[in-house]
Amino acid sequence: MWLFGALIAFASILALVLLRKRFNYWRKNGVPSTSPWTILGDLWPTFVKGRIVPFVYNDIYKAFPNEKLVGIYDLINPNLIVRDPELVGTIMIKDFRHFQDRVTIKKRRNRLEYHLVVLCGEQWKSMRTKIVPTFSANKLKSMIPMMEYCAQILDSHLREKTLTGESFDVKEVSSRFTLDVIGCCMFGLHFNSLNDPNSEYRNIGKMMINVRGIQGILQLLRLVFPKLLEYFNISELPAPLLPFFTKLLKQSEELRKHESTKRNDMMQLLLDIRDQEELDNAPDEGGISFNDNVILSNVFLFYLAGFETTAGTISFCLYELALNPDVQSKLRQEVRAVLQANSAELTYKTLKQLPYLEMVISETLRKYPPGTFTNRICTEAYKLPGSSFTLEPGTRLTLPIYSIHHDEKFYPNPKKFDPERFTPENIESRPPFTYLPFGDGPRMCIASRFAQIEMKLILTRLLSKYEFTTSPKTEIPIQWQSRRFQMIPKNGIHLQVKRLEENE
Ligand code: HEM
Repeated sequence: MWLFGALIAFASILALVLLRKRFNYWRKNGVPSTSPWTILGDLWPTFVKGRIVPFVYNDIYKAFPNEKLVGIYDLINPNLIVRDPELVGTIMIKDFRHFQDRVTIKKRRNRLEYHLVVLCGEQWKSMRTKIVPTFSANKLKSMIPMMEYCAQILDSHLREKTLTGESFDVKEVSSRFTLDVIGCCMFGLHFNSLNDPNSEYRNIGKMMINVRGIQGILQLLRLVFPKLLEYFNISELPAPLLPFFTKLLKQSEELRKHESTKRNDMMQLLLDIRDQEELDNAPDEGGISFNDNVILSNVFLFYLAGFETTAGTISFCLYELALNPDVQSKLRQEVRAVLQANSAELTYKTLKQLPYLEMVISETLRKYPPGTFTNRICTEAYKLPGSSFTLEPGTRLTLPIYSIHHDEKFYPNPKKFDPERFTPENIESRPPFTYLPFGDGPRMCIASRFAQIEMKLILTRLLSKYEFTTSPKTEIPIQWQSRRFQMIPKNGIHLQVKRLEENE
């Protein structure tokens, strides 16, 4: 018995010594750093108390107010939080070739993991070049009627809902709307999740967002310790996803076989690239060939990246407008004037004539950035400017979008919702790289213009006809789902919605 006890004591001391050695990495290299005690590293508040990851990073960001960089540990992985906007710009743009990749699984990818977010090096470059035309101005223009179609369904849905006079969850309604927009613009399919909330299409979305228990822990591990999942060949994705997206791809492809004219959606572009490559019979050396796995992965990615980001922003925006009625009425005046001047038609051009709406959306994305942080891996040894320290290849860096957006230095009183922060003069007065909702540089969000058009269009339509106010069910402040990377309201966003007369 005593031998067993001695062994346990010895193993514990050894583990502690190894951990201390590991947690000395940054200090040894002269980088200001934290000094965690357990194997959970700096992420212990997430695993133990459920605190969401961007808030944990923000606590550390605020604890080192005078530093450009802070060394931390995601579990036992050293990670650098980049606090200095100039350095953020250097990493994202100027010295991008040293920081091309994100933290990801590289070898044992599952069939849904051949997409832009996770691909590295030449494979990423080749795919980005092929997919960029999907979001050209012309393609976006042709998607506006599809967005309008979904906006009309949303309008009828809201009209019915407002008849009862009860408040409801605008987050849920926004998610169903943005899912339908992705369905139309991406796959060319009309899902009508707004009127069929229990459809498989909507349920898959819920499954991907409301991750609980072991799946949630696996998703956290995916980001902070991808090698562990890679080594044990574990997928953090719920099992029904692969068959669902395979079916979706088949359905969308089948539909096209019977049509005489070519569709103008994103799926068509992916299929065209695949068909052209097959015709040319020229494999993309070093790059990536558009086989069915690659198409499937991108279908999955556009679904995943495309609905919660925009749905969250739309509902946070409505929430802030309900809390700030003066901003809401000023915005209503602007959108009604533009609709009136353009016979109620919204085009690519008219959507650019809404400066106050742009300011309101920018402030929403500042306060609630859907991508709360992004990361890069150092791919070639890099000597940090102004320091004697050289980053080794494989070092991970976090670009803390939420923290920069909530830094008093750049945004005084950061909790206040104030669209005036985004007048041209105020934008000009801030240092570059202090506003990063879509990231920046060659790896920035590929669909930022698509997302902005969609959000502007639906907010214009909604605000011209509806008034949003708080109700006893509105949670102030919003509570967040625990152990997440993003800010996801735990209990939805309940608002009172009233249909207005034209002159009201
Ligand atoms: C409000 C809406 C959105 C926000 C705020 C947002 C934000 C972001 C951010 C912060 C990144 C990381 C950028 C970086 O690392 O520098 C990103 C990447 C990406 N986003 Fe978005 N996104 C939005 C909507 C969308 C939509 C609608 C789609 C697709 C339909 C999309 C597709 C992507 C893709 C493919 C990438 C990876 C790009 C690459 O690595 O080359 N996003 N997004």
